[in-house]
Amino acid sequence: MLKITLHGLAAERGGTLLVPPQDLALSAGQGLIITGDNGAGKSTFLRVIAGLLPSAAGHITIDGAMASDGEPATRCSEICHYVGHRNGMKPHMSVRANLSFWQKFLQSDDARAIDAALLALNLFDFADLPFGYLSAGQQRRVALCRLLVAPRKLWLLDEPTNALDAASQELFFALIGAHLTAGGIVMAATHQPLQIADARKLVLTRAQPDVDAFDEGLWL
Ligand SMILES: Nc1ncnc2c1ncn2[C@@H]1O[C@H](COP(=O)(O)OP(=O)(O)OP(=O)(O)O)[C@@H](O)[C@H]1O
Repeated sequence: MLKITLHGLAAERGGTLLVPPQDLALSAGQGLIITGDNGAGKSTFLRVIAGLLPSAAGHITIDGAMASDGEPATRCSEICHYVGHRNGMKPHMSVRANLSFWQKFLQSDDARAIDAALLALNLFDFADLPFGYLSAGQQRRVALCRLLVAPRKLWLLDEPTNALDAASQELFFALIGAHLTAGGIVMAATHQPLQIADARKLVLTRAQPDVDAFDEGLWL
């Protein structure tokens, strides 16, 4: 069974420790919601888990998941979708072409999965429009379609519901539920309430500024 374990995983930015060492294990079907003030390090921590930034300390182990080369996965990047703050789409390309790009990038080629993703997020009528023509909420839904165009066990989501209306949020929560029921894992950083059944919680606290440095005028 899939299990992802953070062993003393810590994150820093610019030499400042933002997230002290975290020990945490998530098994298939479990979700983690990361909250905390602006600047607390939620995005940074997700990016460390995704392998987009080096950790300040600690490491991650993965049990029960194969990478696309058929070998046991050792890094989250081999089994994850990472949907960050930004949507990661080209504005002049159509919605379908953008999703096709991501599907190839994720080493998948099931054309039906793109139609299914567009239907699931109520975007089928927008498939041939340039991404840049869509509203902010529609654009966010296209970004979330990435989760469905290629199967990945681990979803790493940064503010996934930004700009989504209530109906779209419900659609998205249902997709998360289905992913967990199918044995996936979700880790999400957010300021919004997320409906993830029995989710674990990680609350990050913002590092305090170095008051001595201010007193010494080092900020000038
Ligand atoms: N490249 C960088 N170099 C130095 N510091 C950075 C860099 N990128 C981000 N930071 C700082 O790291 C801290 C944490 O940023 P991060 O984006 O992880 O916070 P967050 O908890 O996701 O915040 P928010 O709720 O505003 O999205 C912030 O103080 C930010 O200014």
